[in-house]
Amino acid sequence: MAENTTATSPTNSFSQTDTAILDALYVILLATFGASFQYLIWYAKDIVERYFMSTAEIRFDDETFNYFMYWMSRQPNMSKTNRFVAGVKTSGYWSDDCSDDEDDEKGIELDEPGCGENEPSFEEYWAKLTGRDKYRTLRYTPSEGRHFFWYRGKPLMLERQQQQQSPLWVMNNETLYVSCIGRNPAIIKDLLNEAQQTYVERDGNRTVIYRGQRLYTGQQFGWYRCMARCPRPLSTVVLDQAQKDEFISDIKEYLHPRTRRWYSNRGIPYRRGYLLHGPPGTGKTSLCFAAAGLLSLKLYLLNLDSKALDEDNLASLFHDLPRRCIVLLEDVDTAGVTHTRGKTTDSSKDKDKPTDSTDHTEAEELEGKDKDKDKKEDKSPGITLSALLNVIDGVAASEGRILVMTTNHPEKLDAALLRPGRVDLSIAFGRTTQADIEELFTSIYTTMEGDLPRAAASRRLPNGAAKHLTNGSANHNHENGKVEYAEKRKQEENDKEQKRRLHDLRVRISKLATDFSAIMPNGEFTAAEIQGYLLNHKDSPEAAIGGADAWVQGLREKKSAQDSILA
Ligand SMILES: Nc1ncnc2c1ncn2[C@@H]1O[C@H](COP(=O)(O)OP(=O)(O)OP(=O)(O)O)[C@@H](O)[C@H]1O
Repeated sequence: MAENTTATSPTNSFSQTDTAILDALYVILLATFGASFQYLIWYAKDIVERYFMSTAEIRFDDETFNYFMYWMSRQPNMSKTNRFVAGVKTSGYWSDDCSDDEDDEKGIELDEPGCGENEPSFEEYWAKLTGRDKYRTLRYTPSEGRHFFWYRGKPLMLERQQQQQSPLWVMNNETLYVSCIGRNPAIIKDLLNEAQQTYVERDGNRTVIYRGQRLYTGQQFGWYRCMARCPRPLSTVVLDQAQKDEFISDIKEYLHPRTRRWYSNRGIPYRRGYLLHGPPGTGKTSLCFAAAGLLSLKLYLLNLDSKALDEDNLASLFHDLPRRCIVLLEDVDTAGVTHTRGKTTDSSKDKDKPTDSTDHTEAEELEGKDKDKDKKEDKSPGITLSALLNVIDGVAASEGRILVMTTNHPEKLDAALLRPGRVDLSIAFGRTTQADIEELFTSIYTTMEGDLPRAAASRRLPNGAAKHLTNGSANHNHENGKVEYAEKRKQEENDKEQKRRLHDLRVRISKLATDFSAIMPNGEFTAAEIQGYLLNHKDSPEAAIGGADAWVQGLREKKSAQDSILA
């Protein structure tokens, strides 16, 4: 027995080891097979994608991303997927949250409140509006991963992929891939063109504003669309007509194709710069915005005071500008581009010592602002003057754009920044004169076309009645014709009456404007201040005139109190 045991023991142990080796071999074989299989699948997929499919990559920091997301959120087919992102925003925080669009899209037209019999009261109107606004339209877009959809009868694939290296808090840093079968990507290009068209058409004639910024620390600066606003008519900007004309005709001349050729033939860099300077609230930004609207140009805003903005980012922002646009650098004096700032501030304090009471208020007001600004500047390195000069007209500076700089302190700017080629036209904005005040008053109280309540106007039209009548018997055609004629006459009389009333109103407002401007001091207040006061009495020009004296006194007292605090 004992012999038997000793004879079988080595054999057993050998077979156990053998089994273990065999098991290990199986595992290795299985793993190798698995890996090879995986590799084969990957390889096959790569071959298919490379040779039998076309793919467009859409990056998050490009506007095409917005086009596509917007288009996608408007596709009923896209919401059929069982994995989707539900949201009330179109795409993400970079896109403008334009509630006007939503109003249009909901297709619900609310009657505006008015005094007519059938018009709702303000309370009724407001209850309906706010009730509706509580329910913002939910939009559905396919979530991260792969999705298949049909476009113009062809199957396409969309892949949403989150960028791995982006920080956790950057929710939307993703890349989109749109693929189609075959090596011809025409269908994808058609889709992207349609997406762009849908997105751009939504803007209509609105002025689109972009802001130079970055979305998270470490990211490069880029231009992000921040809003699209209705254009501001140039006539609503109160400024000497000659100055307005000069500004607009200069820009038009610059944008003319012959000017471009003229510049290029002579080897002159094709750029144009403007400096709008004057106290705060005198209309510098408004003029720039009105010009952008008038010429259908996009507006690119950049705050040079941003701590994070460095020379490289500034250069890349200017490099990314489209050919035709307006770049607005507001308050250039607040950035690190002022020369020998400390010295200038001190010397300007002495040099600009006020000689009369009006100047005194202004100088001290500005001085107060300087203190705050200087505190900020101490902390921030800002953009240097040489960096700014480089992007404006360095060798690698972009061409074709219109640069507008605004400042409250032109005297603080370095002469190098102001030389022709960098600033080709300067426009000084001042406090309101008697004529400006009249213009402001008139623009606030005069009735403009858009002021007429739409609902009331449509109700006045005889269409409803005509529709009702034509629904009757054909034998009544003659009678109907008579009624239509009478309605037409009535409408013409109404129009005449309305025109006469409008004319009377204009005459009355013009007279009141003269009365108002006679009360207001010349060159003491800014347009923003006067506009603010008039808005408080927007329904009663007489009340505005009645309270003008008291308001002037009140504002003077308030300003001198502020001055003494700042002193
Ligand atoms: N000349 C003007 N004509 C019409 N409106 C004006 C004028 N100046 C100021 N306003 C009104 O005052 C407000 C502020 O104007 P705006 O921003 O254009 O002033 P600004 O000179 O750019 O001020 P800041 O120097 O502080 O940037 C706007 O609502 C604008 O309608």
